[in-house]
Amino acid sequence: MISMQHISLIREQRRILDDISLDMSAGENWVILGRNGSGKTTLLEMMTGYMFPSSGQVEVLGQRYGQCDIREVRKSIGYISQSMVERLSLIDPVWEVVATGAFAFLRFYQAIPEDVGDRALSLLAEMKLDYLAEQPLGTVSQGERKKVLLARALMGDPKLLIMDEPCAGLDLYEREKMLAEVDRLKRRNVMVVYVTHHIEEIVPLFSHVALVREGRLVAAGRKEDVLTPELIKQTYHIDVELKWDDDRPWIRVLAGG
Ligand SMILES: Nc1ncnc2c1ncn2[C@@H]1O[C@H](COP(=O)(O)OP(=O)(O)OP(=O)(O)O)[C@@H](O)[C@H]1O
Repeated sequence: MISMQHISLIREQRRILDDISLDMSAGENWVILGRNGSGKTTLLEMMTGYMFPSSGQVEVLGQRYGQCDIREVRKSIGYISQSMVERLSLIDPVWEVVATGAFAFLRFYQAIPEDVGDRALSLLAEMKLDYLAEQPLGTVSQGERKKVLLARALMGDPKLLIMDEPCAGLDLYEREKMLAEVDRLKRRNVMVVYVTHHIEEIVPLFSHVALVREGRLVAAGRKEDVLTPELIKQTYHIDVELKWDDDRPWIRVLAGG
C-alpha cells in the first residue's frame, strides 16, 4: 500500500532524509518513532504527496507519485495533523467540521447534503460525542477535538489513515480514550500510519514499527522485532527496559540511561 524506495530529501544543503526504503503492506499498521527533528513528519508529508523527495520513489495505494494525480490519491487518505487543526474554522459546529471530511474540503459554502450530515452525526455517536454536535469546534476540549478530527478523517472512508501525534497534549484519561478509538480502527478496512513520541501509545492495532534517527532508518519490521532495548538505544541514545502488557509495550528508562 505504501512503498518508499531510496528516499532522500535535501533542503538548504541539509540531508533531512537519507536513503530511506520502507514497504508497508495491506493488513499492517505502522508506528514511526524517532527523536525530535529526525524526519518523521517529513516522511508523512511524502506519503500524502505534500512534499517530494530530492531522489527516490514513492508509491501509495498503487499510484506512483509524479506519474499520477495526487489529488485523486488523497481522496483515499485521511490525514490528522496539527497543521490540519489550524486550517479548520473554530466557529463551525462540530457536526459540520466532521461532515466536510467527506469531500476533503475545509468548509462548505453551501448546504451540506442531508445524508452527509447524518453520517457525520452517526460517526460522532459511535465515538460517544453526539452531545458536541452543535458546539463550535473552538469551544471543545483538546481531547474532544482530537476525536472530532478522527471522525472527520473517517468521513471519506479512507483506505489509508495517517496520524501525526494525535495524542499530543492529552492528559492520561483523554489519551487512553483516544487510543481506544485508534485501537477500534481494526474493525475498519483501513491501514494506519501513526507518528508518536510515546512507545506506550503502540496499542495492539499496530503490527509494525519503523525507527528513524537523523533522517535514516534504524530498523523497520514487526513490532516485537523492532522494539528492543538495543534498537531503542540506537534511536534515542537512552538505556531502557521494555515490558509487554496485553500486547502493548511499556518502557522504563534505566538509571544512568
Ligand atoms: N521545508 C523545510 N526546509 C528546511 N528544513 C526542513 C523543512 N522541513 C523540515 N525540515 C527540517 O527537517 C528536519 C526533520 O523535520 P520533521 O518535522 O520531519 O521531524 P520530526 O521527526 O517530525 O520532528 P518532531 O518530532 O519534533 O515533530 C528538521 O530538522 C526540520 O527542521
